[in-house]
Amino acid sequence: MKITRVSVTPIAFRDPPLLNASGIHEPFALRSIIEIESDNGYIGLGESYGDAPALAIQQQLQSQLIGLDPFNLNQLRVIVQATVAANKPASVAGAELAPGSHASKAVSNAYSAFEVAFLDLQAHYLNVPLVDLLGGAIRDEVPFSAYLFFKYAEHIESPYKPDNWGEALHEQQIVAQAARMIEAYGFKSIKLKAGTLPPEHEVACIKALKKAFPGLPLRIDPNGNWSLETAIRMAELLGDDLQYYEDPTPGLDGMAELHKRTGLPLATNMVVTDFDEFRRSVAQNSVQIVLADHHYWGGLRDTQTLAKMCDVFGLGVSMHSNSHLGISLMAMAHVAAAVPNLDYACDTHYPWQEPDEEVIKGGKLPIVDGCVKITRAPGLGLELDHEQLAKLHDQYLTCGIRQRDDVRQMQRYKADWRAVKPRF
Ligand SMILES: O=C([O-])C(=O)C[C@H](O)[C@@H](O)C(=O)[O-]
Ligand SMILES: [Mg+2]
Repeated sequence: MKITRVSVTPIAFRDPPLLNASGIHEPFALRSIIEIESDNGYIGLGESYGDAPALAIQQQLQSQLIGLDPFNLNQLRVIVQATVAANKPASVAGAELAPGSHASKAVSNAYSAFEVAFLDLQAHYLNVPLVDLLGGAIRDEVPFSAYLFFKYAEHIESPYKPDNWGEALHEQQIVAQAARMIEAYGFKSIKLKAGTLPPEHEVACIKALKKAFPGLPLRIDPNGNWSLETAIRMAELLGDDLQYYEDPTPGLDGMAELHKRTGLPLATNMVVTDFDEFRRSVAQNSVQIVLADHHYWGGLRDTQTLAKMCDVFGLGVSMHSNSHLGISLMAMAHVAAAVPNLDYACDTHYPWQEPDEEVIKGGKLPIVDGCVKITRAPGLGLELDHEQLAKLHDQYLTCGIRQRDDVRQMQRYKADWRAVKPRF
């Protein structure tokens, strides 16, 4: 079998004005959709970062993969390494919230984008679900959590009509957001993106969520925007309210000290983003839970390796996300289904994306009782909707955004906004 066609299509989809430690989401999020085809007519799909530097590498790989056997992932890796080495990709602004778009992750990020498509094609050829190529499903329903954000009602200068989630800045609005998300998707745990409003207010929102949803595990994620002192102070207020405390304070040292001082389980997608940081984290007990993300951990199989390493060193595994569509959601679900020690519901931004902006046939994937179901359909079980792909590609061409930059976007609201970290 040989690969005869590779297409890499950048797309843009509407994204709400969600607040985070860096600033605010821009009106459009970027992704790249990958489609490969073999000489015997099988198709494989992938989805990854659509920011300019990541996209440039993916586009350079396109022609180099023609003629490759889609089972030869080692050869794919060699080609990716050589291409990245020849290019010295630039870093992306705001990269810390999307670690995979950082230059140092260029190999694992590009390899992952194509690895998923190669595995999808292989699984179609073998007529098995992709998870079978990862050793088989431990579970066929993968739990995700309700991912809450503080948000404005609409984007500055109203580039399109406001989303129907409304403003969420106050406790009651956050509780209402959670209620709506839980009602629609059946989530059984809640994550609050924090690090954006005064910490006491964000903690008060956790308390309000605890009261409104007794028994549901809660997480708060200030994206390293709290100083060690603030994180300790908030830990005292939070007591045992949290399932885990995600990236409250920056750095491996800060997290190690915080754990020593509070004993709280700390999770991260910021201080452990590769195996070198993993090693250093284990040495000083910086974190107790690692949030995996195949997009920057080097694909589905390397994510399994990460999970195995977590098992060896007694760490928990959960899963991180950035704004994404259904191909990524399904890839996340398939690898999560194959990780025995995934003891926490995964993150997903999927509910924040609009129902008419999906690139797979049938529209948005269902999340039922908080779970994505893995079926016995071959591969990821998805088919591209080329009309939708063309529509979102046109939107990419006209939206004017080429690299995610939440700081720059916030400066459009507040001209003197600076990316100081930690802010609180
Ligand atoms: O868990 C996280 O840190 C994230 O999901 C990072 C994201 O970029 C999030 O902060 C966002 O979308 O604003
Ligand atoms: Mg996080």
